Amino acid sequence: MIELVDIAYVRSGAADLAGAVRFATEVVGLEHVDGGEPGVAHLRADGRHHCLAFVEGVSGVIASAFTVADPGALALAETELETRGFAVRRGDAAEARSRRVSEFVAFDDPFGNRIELVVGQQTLARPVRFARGSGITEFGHLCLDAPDITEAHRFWSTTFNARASDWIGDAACLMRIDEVHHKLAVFQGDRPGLCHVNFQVAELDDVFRNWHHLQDHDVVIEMGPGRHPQSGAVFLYFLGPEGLTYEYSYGVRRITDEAAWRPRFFDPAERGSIDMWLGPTQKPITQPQLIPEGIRP
Ligand SMILES: O=C/C=C/C(C(=O)O)=C(/O)C(=O)O
Ligand SMILES: [Fe+2]
Repeated sequence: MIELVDIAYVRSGAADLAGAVRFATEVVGLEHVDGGEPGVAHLRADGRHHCLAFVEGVSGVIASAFTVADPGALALAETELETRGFAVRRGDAAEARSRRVSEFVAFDDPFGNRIELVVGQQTLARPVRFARGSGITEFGHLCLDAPDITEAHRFWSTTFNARASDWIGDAACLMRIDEVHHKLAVFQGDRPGLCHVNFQVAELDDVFRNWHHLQDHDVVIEMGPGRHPQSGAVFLYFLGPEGLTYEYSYGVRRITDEAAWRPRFFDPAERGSIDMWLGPTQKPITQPQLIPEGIRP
C-alpha cells in the first residue's frame, strides 16, 4: 500500500499559454510565479511553489500529481507499482526541475489517467501574491474521470491509502487521504480526463463575490453557487480556457474521527443530492482529455 501524503499539482497543456495564465490570474486569482522557463507557467495558491502548471502546446491534461513522504517511500512506491504490473517511468532532472520537485515517477492508472508521485515539492516561504482578492486559501482537490468508479475506488483504495468518504450512485466517489473529506474524486466519464480542480476560499462571502466577478467577466458558470451535501461545502464551478473546469468552495467537511466515519451513498437522481439548494445541476460543458501519449510533453 502506497501512502499518499497530499495532492501536489495538475500539469496541463495550453494551446494559448498567455490566455490560460491571464484567466488563472485575473479571473481565478492565482499568482503567476515566474520560473524563467520558456513555455511553462506556474500558478500558485498556497505554500506550494505551484499547484497548476501550464505547458505551451497541445491543449489537455498532462498529469495529476500526489506527494509521498520521502525518497525511500518513492522508491518503494515505484517497486510496488511495477510489481502490480504498471509501467513506471522516473522523471529526469530537467522534468523534476520544471515540476519543482526533487524526484518523481509517472505511470498511467488503469483508466489511462497519467499520475505522478513526487517528493520534495518546493515550498515558497513568502506569502502568496494573489493576483486579486478571490479569498483562495489552498489547492483543495482534484477530480479525475474514469469509466467505472467502483473499479476506480478499488484501485485507489488498494494501491493507495485513499478511503471513500461518500459515493454519489455510480456517478462519483469522493475520497480522502487525510482529514479533508476529499482531496481526490473520481467521476464517471467515458474517457480518462480531469473533471475539475478545486480551490478553497476563506469565507462564504468569497464564493458570492467571486460569482459576481465571474459574471462581470462573462465567464461560463457551470454550476452553483450551491451546497454539496457530501462535503457540506458551498461550491461554484466555472469554465476556464483549454476546457479546464475550476471550482471555488468554502467549508469542506473534515473527518476527524476516522474510525467512526461511514461512507454514505447518495442517489444522483434525488433532487438535492448534488446541490442541497436545489439549483440546476449539469455536467461540465467540456472536459479536458488527456494529451495522447505520443505527443504528451
Ligand atoms: O457532485 C458532487 C460533488 C461533491 C463535492 C463536494 O462534496 O464537495 C465536490 O467538491 C466535487 O467532487 O466536486
Ligand atoms: Fe469538487
